[in-house]
Order: sequence, then C-alpha cells, then structure tokens
Amino acid sequence: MAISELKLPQGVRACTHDGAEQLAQALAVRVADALRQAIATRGRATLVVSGGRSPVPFFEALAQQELPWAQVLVSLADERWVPVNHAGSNEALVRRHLLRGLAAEARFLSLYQVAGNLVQAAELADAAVAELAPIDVLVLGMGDDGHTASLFPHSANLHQALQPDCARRVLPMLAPSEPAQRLTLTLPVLASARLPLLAIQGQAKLNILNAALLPGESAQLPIRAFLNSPLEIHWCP
Ligand SMILES: O=C(O)[C@H](O)[C@@H](O)[C@H](O)[C@H](O)COP(=O)(O)O
Repeated sequence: MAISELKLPQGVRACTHDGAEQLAQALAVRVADALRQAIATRGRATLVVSGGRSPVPFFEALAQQELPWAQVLVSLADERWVPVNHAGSNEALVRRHLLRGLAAEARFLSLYQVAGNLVQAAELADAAVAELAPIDVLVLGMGDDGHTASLFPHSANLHQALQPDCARRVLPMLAPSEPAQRLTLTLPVLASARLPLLAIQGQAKLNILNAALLPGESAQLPIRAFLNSPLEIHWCP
C-alpha cells in the first residue's frame, strides 16, 4: 500500500519520501521554515517534538538549520518518567541530538519532574508547561499500536486526555512497554499546534494509519484523534 491510497480526510496532507534520510532532511527544512516564519511574525517560536527512536536523523538535520535558535522554545509531546541520565529519557535524546550545534541556543522546557510518584510529577509538569500553547510546530510520531505522544490504547487516562476540553495540559499515563510510567501532553495542547506534523516510516505504520481511518476499527487507536484536523503526514517506506 502507498500513502496516496489512503482515504485521508480533508485537511490531512501526505508527503512521501524515498527513505529515512530524505524524510529527515525534508522534515528539517519544513520545520525550520515554519519556525523562521513564527519568529518573523511573533518574535518567538515553540517547537514540540516526540521521542522514541526514529526522530534521531531528523533532530540532527534540524540542528544544522540556520535560524534564530535563541528565540525557539523546545519541548516534548511526551516523556518517560525517568531522570535525564536514564537511557530511556526523551529529554536526553533531544539534548544529545537536537540541542547542539546551531540549535544549542534554543531553550528547553522539561516535562520530567522530580516527585514522589507519577501522579504528582504530572501535576508539576502541568504547571511547568503553562506557557507552551499555542505550539507553532508539533512533530508527532506513532507506534505500531496506534499510540501517539504517550496516548496509549486502553490506558486509564486516555479518554480524559483526548477530550477537546480536557482541563489538564499534562496527564500521567502507563505504557505497555518500559519505561512504563509516562507523562503526556493532552489533546487541547497538542491540537493548539499551528503546524501539526506526523512523521512515520514503514508499511506497518501505514497499515495502522489506514485502520485508524476506518470507522469502527479506529475507536481504540489514539492517532485517530489527530486525523480530523489539519495534519501533514511525512512517510517513507
Ligand atoms: O516517547 C515515545 O516513545 C514517543 O514520544 C512515542 O510516541 C513515539 O513517537 C512513538 O512510539 C513512535 O516511536 P518511533 O518513531 O521511534 O517508532
């Protein structure tokens, strides 16, 4: 299946790239242009990225883009509740691969909070990200189970997190894989993005996206919540 075969709702646009490196480069150029435009218009820009494994080449390509990085605030769509020196930390990934070179001047807003438990950490993170929305550029990823950010199918707080009027900016979430304790931005914050992007690779993720577009099958696929509004999907085989 090719992404052009999907029945995408109005407002959802798909871009196909030859491979992971081409996707990373094109996405970096797209994001950098949008950040420059935001800075030209409002004097500052907010970029929210995802963690996981696939964004590394994109982070490294973006770090080389020339723009007034000191005017950029960078944060995460979700975080694993582990300290920054833990191998699973998304913040560590961003610091290592994005906040370097030209991009080292950007300001980073942590989701991770030291607290007695995950629920308290989410409350602290909720207050910490008060200045985040509206987001200028959001780069989401998607797992093979249809999760995006740390919005996992069947997780206890999913319904609340996906309410368009959810009063919380950050909620605690339990993932089916380690590190299981997560902090995620909720739908209203993510949906505030002026430029929402979804970067995915491979046939399996395309199949999930296809399932998320089919009525009935889609109910338990959190990515579905992002397919009703403007979205630009970047995909490579
Ligand atoms: O912390 C995380 O794991 C993420 O933010 C998560 O939502 C990620 O985007 C997907 O799991 C896809 O990850 P990959 O793109 O590496 O497959």
